[in-house]
Amino acid sequence: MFDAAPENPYPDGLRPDEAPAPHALLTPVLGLLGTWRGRGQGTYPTLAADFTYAQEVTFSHDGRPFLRYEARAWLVDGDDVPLRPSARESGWWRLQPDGRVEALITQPTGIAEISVGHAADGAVDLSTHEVARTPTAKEVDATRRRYTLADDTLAFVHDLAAVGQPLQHHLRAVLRREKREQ
Ligand code: HEM
Repeated sequence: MFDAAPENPYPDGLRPDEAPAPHALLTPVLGLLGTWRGRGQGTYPTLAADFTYAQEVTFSHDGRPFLRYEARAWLVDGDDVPLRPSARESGWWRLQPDGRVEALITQPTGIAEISVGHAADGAVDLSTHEVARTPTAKEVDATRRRYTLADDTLAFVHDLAAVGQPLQHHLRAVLRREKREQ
């Protein structure tokens, strides 16, 4: 007879002051926990036109020294009307002593990034250590992701080296933390 597994006893936490207690190594990134929503602009020299997008980003944890990261974006027009789904990615940010971060991030476009960097004082800076690509993925060579946190606002800047272009600006966005229920 098949016994259904019991409910997961280890749900992810979305805020620092609730169970599960965050691991001490998460201290430099505690301010990121939660769900963020906002808008951004993108550009790249190979594209015919710049674009505007909306985005939802979630950072959560299960008490161990890594964050679960999930982001999805959709293109919008000048009136905020959704045009089509755009970039999605998810991954794991492994926190190391002294705020060092090792991140694994994958995208449905066939890209798997391993990035390394540092988190401190409300800022995270991650640069490519390695990129792996599926056989049909576009040529992505490197990225740099910078997050700056101020209260409930998260600013994000993304540089990209891809399709023969050197590392340069691709995206910028400003996200606000979803109001937490008390
Ligand atoms: C919020 C996140 C992102 C958004 C909204 C976004 C949006 C776009 C858009 C609209 C394009 C034009 C092609 C198309 O219409 O699909 C594009 C191209 C591209 N993006 Fe992004 N992107 C995002 C993140 C990323 C990331 C994380 C990477 C790589 C790690 C990336 C790599 C590329 C590449 C390689 C191209 C193709 C350039 C070309 O072939 O000329 N993008 N992006």
